[in-house]
Amino acid sequence: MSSLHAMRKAQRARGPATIMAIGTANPPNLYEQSTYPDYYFRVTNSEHMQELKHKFRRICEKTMVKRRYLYLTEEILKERPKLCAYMEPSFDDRQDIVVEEVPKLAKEAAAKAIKEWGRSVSDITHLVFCSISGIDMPGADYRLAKLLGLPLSVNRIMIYSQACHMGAAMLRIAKDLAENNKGARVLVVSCEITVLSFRGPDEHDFQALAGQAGFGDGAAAVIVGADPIQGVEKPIYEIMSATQVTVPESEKAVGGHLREVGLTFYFFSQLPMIIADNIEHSLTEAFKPLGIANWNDIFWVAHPGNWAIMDAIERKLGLQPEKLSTARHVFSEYGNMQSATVYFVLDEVRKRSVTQERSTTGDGLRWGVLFGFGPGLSIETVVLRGVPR
Ligand SMILES: CC(C)(COP(=O)(O)OP(=O)(O)OC[C@H]1O[C@@H](n2cnc3c(N)ncnc32)[C@H](O)[C@@H]1OP(=O)(O)O)[C@@H](O)C(=O)NCCC(=O)NCCSC(=O)CC(=O)O
Repeated sequence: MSSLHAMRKAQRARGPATIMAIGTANPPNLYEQSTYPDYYFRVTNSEHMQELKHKFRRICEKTMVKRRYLYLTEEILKERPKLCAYMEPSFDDRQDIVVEEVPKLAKEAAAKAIKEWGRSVSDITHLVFCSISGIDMPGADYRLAKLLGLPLSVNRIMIYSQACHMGAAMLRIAKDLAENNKGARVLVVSCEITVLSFRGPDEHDFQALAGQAGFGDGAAAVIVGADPIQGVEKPIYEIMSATQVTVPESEKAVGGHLREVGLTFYFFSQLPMIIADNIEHSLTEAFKPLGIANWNDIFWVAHPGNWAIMDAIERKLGLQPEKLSTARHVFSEYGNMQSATVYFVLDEVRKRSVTQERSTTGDGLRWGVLFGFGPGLSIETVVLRGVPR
């Protein structure tokens, strides 16, 4: 029995999982929000709906997004006019694009993370990849592994058709993999391009229109591993705990359906309130072991969702404005890139900690939260420890 115990112990890491590198990437096409309504109504042949265009302009302004990167261009849309209709069967056209393009954009982000990490691709032992953009066999994980030249022994997990909370959820999965497999180095990748949900406007579908105003395209990658090799690997954050809670009776709060017409999107206008009302319980449970109950004492890496959600969280928890300022900055510069967004925020927090000469990678604080939410309603709470710089 004791040798079995020793064997199990030897299989596992000693220390907590750490985030060792972060990389991000966007498609090259940048769209300014101020001119997007003109572009969107022109390319979707909807110029005859001038009143709806004015409404869309007001919605775009309300989002507080300044600019977004999008894969789709006018040229691509001319070649695939079905994507410009409000609801035309167009799944094959959308799939043709995402099956090819998702792994490519993911590769850009992953290559940056691997470069920062400083070790060889052959040292990656696990790949965890999520995307809401498409579905295929073998999956985008297989294509990415080929593009990167990952070893054939890499253990792959592909998570399709989830949403914004997966950024945090994949850290939860990577933590378990890294801590339970000695020497594991987990490449975590998220890639979201809005090709499945792009569609023309319809005056009776406010939610689809709001989706066109707020979502952007981006990819991000992080490398997670425990027991860093001294002098080679430099942890940016330690992952102390990661949990998910599902809010009861809330599946209609936000979600979508994959149909012949692509991906449809819905959300409750009360979404900000539902999230704000349910966040504190998760925070309390997560930080109880650390004796922390003041949410201004921690650094914040939040999935922004939308502006009203951040306002509601800030109000409910009495947060100082700088706590969500990085989440707001990322949201205004890139829009909502679903599961990738929270990694962009993470990257900004560590970079800001350097430029502002803070003592730790977490705005000078020891403890922080990486917070995500998505369909379910699923709330993800990851407790991070900032490391001294
Ligand atoms: C569209 C919004 C900017 C609207 O913001 P506000 O509600 O604060 O603004 P507002 O009330 O002034 O409304 C702006 C305009 O929209 C109209 N409007 C608002 N709600 C409406 C409704 N239910 N039906 C029809 N019209 C509506 C208003 O009348 C107004 O038009 P008028 O001026 O004509 O009166 C916001 O809801 C938003 O950013 N939504 C983006 C999509 C979203 O919620 N994403 C959640 C991400 S969830 C996520 O991140 C997790 C995940 O996806 O997994």
